[in-house]
Amino acid sequence: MSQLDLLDRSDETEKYIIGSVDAIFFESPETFYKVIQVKIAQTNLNWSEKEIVATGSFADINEGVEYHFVGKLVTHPRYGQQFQVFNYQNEMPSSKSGLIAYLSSDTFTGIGEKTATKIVETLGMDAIAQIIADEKKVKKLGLSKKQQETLIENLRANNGTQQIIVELNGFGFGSQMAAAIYNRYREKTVEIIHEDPYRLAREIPGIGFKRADQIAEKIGLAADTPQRIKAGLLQGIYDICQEKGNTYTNAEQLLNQTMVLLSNSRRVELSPELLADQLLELANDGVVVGEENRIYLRKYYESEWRIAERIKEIKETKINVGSNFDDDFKHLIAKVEEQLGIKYGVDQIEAIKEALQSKVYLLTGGPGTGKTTIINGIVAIYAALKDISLDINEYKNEQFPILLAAPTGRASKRMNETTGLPASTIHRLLGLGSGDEDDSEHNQLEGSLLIVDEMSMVDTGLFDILMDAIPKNMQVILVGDKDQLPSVGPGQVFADLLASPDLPKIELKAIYRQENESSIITLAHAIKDGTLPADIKEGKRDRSFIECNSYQIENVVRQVVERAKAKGFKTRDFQVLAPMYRGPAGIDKLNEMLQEILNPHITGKKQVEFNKQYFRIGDKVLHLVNAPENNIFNGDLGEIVGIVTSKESKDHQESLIIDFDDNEVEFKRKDWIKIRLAYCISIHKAQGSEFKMVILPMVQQYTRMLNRNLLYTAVTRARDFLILLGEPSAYISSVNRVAVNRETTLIQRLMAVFNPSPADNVEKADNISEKKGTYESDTILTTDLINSGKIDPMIGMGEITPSSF
Ligand SMILES: Nc1ncnc2c1ncn2[C@@H]1O[C@H](COP(=O)(O)OP(=O)(O)OP(=O)(O)O)[C@@H](O)[C@H]1O
Repeated sequence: MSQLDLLDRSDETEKYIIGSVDAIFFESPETFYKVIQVKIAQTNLNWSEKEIVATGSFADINEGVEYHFVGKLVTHPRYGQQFQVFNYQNEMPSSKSGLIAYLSSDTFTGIGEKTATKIVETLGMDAIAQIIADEKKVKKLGLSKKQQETLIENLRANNGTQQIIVELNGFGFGSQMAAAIYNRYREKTVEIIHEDPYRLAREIPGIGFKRADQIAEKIGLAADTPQRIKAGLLQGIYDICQEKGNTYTNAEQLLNQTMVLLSNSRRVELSPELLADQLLELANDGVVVGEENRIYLRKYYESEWRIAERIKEIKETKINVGSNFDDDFKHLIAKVEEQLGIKYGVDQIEAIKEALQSKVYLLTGGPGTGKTTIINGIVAIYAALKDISLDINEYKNEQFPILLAAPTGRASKRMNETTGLPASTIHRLLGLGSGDEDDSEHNQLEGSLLIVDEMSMVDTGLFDILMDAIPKNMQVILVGDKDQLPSVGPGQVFADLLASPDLPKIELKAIYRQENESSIITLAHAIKDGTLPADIKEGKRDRSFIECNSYQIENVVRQVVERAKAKGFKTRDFQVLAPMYRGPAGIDKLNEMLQEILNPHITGKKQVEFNKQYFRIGDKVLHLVNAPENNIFNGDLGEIVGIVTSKESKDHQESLIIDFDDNEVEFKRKDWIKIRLAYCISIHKAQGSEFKMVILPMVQQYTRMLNRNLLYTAVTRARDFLILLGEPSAYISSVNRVAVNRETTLIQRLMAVFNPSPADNVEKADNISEKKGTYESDTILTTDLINSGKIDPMIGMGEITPSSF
């Protein structure tokens, strides 16, 4: 018997709420019981607020989706009035409600739902076309002069896009999501959604499989259509790889994951045979590749092979260091040492010398081991050997011959500051478009030396494109810290390259400190080696530890920040870092509190609300995606310097002006989804950045997230001061938990291309090499290999049977 059947409903007349799920406050891990907040669109309850808390057994329910709930109002002794749900169903919006949603969206300020409904009811479903054809039609609607103007002006301005937006609203997307979808697919939006609604789940952040599946259902795709099953399987591989950072999965894991995904989304029993058959079809079509017991998305399978092939090709292209290299080097290194006023250590000299003589060289080391000092040495000696000027003013219209790049905006900026030379993000260097690494269109690099810093953040997809863009004769030096968190996207490229015995490399161990001992660096190295120093809780000149539990975190962070402020630290000087968004010690809660003390609302001053946060002038914000067209990248920090209200703007659209290190960018409301408050940010987002002071709360509540790389990465973000706070046990758990290696096959591919000996490796390497010779563009498609009979798509698939579940 379900929990719902136990409820006494005898004395109830049927009460309902139609509304969208705003938030899921609680979900029981054992049952389907949930406590949710619903934003009310319609109800027959006697309820004056816009929201209501609802409880019940919900097998699948998604934030942002509208449902029809039936139940009764009850009074909880502690939480007050709540709506107890007996049953619920998905409320798919109609085209009419889509049109109403569009006309009452932010685009049309001053027009609310009531007025929008009136417009649609008076003029019908072709209201927009009618108004555009004949403006007088608006006169009959009884709107104010202002409303009439807004309507006509915006309909004219958006002519062409509005039908698409209306259709998207009809599918239940709010105006922000509709804009995000439209921005991605433009005039092809409707066609793409009808052809393959599941693309939305793969390509639009914030849209999950279930959401796409609801649209598929609406346009008539049955639950057992091959298209749906295949989409579920592809989503399954994608989700597993994204979540775990692996580049492949296996049949059992995939089939289980897909079965859960498909049956949670629509309550229809599917036979395991159906899934197994469709997986084989995907393999036959070359969309997925099976090898031994591994199953790859074709993209990752090819990327790993291409990376290995390309790196071998670059490594084996001749290098000319001059006949007198040893003598030249001795002389030049002495000169650089004199200029920098330092003596390079033995390992540092080895690194510089080897890097200069290698086509591909890997350099890893923790903080303070001298990576930047080595990069400066390499650049200086390289320039002297090649007779290259390092004066950028001499390269007005020409490309600077030494390329420096890093995966994030802040890391590249830091590289630019520490070397005094131009440095860019990898995305910019490659000319990649917004936010995706699927771009096959990219620049080919020009120049003779490329140095990439923060390599641990580079994922398989991006490195594949980078390798493809590098000319064979370019020298490539990859620098990073292998103990930091691996990339967000699948792969652990830097760790895998370092594990290859065929690539020259150095791991720097000695720490070079000039003057005052830095206890932060000592701490970082201890964490890396799996220990915490005995004096971890002692106060030092540059670090301290404040013990408190998760409910005290908010208060302690507040006190620390207030004290820092009183000591003259600016908001940009200190950064609170945390691993998780939710909970009393989570990022969201801390941001809310920090904003209140660092940039409180002042009556009469502008502020705008978005996604349960307020934005005010002076707020510190984080950019969440790559936008090379505006020269801002995922992880960049900025400050809101202006708020333009809809009244003040020509197009009646509100916007925020955000300053990212002197680069001012305007964000219309539809783009606010790309930013969030940044007084506290996640450790992942802080990778590649450094802050004067880091405030780091760690509590057991974060347990799921805690591991050594995470703590190490957080600690190494602090340049001058580090304030640790929280539960000592959480720090101990972090140090003790070593993250499991990601499952990738780049090492095998490197082994295979460099040592083509075991018979099957030879064959696979040859497959790629032969094809490479024939494809000038260097694109090897698995389908080509399959068609040529060189790869059997069923490898690894033979084992797939319904018993794999
Ligand atoms: N051989 C050396 N002699 C004296 N000082 C050195 C030497 N090598 C590096 N340093 C100094 O040590 C400090 C750390 O060096 P550097 O910034 O190059 O390290 P890093 O590995 O890039 O560190 P991080 O990753 O923290 O930026 C700098 O102040 C640098 O000047």
